[in-house]
Amino acid sequence: MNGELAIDVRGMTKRFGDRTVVNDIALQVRTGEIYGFLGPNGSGKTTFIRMLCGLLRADAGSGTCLGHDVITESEIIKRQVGYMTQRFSFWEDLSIAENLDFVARMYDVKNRREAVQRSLEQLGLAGRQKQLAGELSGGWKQRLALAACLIHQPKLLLLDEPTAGVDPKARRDFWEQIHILAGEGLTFLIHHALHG
Ligand SMILES: Nc1ncnc2c1ncn2[C@@H]1O[C@H](COP(=O)(O)OP(=O)(O)OP(=O)(O)O)[C@@H](O)[C@H]1O
Repeated sequence: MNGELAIDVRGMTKRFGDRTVVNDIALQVRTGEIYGFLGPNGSGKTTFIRMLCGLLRADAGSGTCLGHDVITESEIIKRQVGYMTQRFSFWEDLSIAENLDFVARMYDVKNRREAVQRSLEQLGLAGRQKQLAGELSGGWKQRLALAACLIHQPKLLLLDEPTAGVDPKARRDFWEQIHILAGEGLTFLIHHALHG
């Protein structure tokens, strides 16, 4: 969006025992970019992303993620990352707003009421906030999952095969939403395995 680099790393390498799983990888991703990681199962995508986000220590490599050193400032980076898994789950008998409030508590968000409201509005959920999560269609559940990832105002979002098993209309709506958020300055890393 503004040309700044959200990710700027080089030489990233990770070994498990005598096996090199990530070998000398460089990556630059601009702020507001939606970047897709494609590769066969086991090719090292998760390992590389975990090193970027401060969840795993690299054996070699250097650079920055969100302006912070990936080796020495991993704690700061971690707090600015959000993660949406394929298998998100909610309290089905709690409302959308109650579920978001629960997530805000987990993240120890300071002004929870404001944070919940912001996430609801960001994802177009404000009109449905009292609806029970268990009554939502797949597409709306996914929206709620995205709202939950945004509650602590991350700058980088990791999405793991976000539209696997989602119907075409919900998939289109989802990507539209992702593009809107990217336009607001959020950076996305999309993790996608190439099956078969
Ligand atoms: N903590 C670990 N200890 C040992 N080996 C590991 C560890 N984490 C991952 N691996 C191995 O490293 C390789 C790369 O795994 P990784 O999960 O990064 O691949 P991936 O491309 O994300 O796969 P997928 O598409 O299935 O998610 C795999 O062979 C995996 O078994």
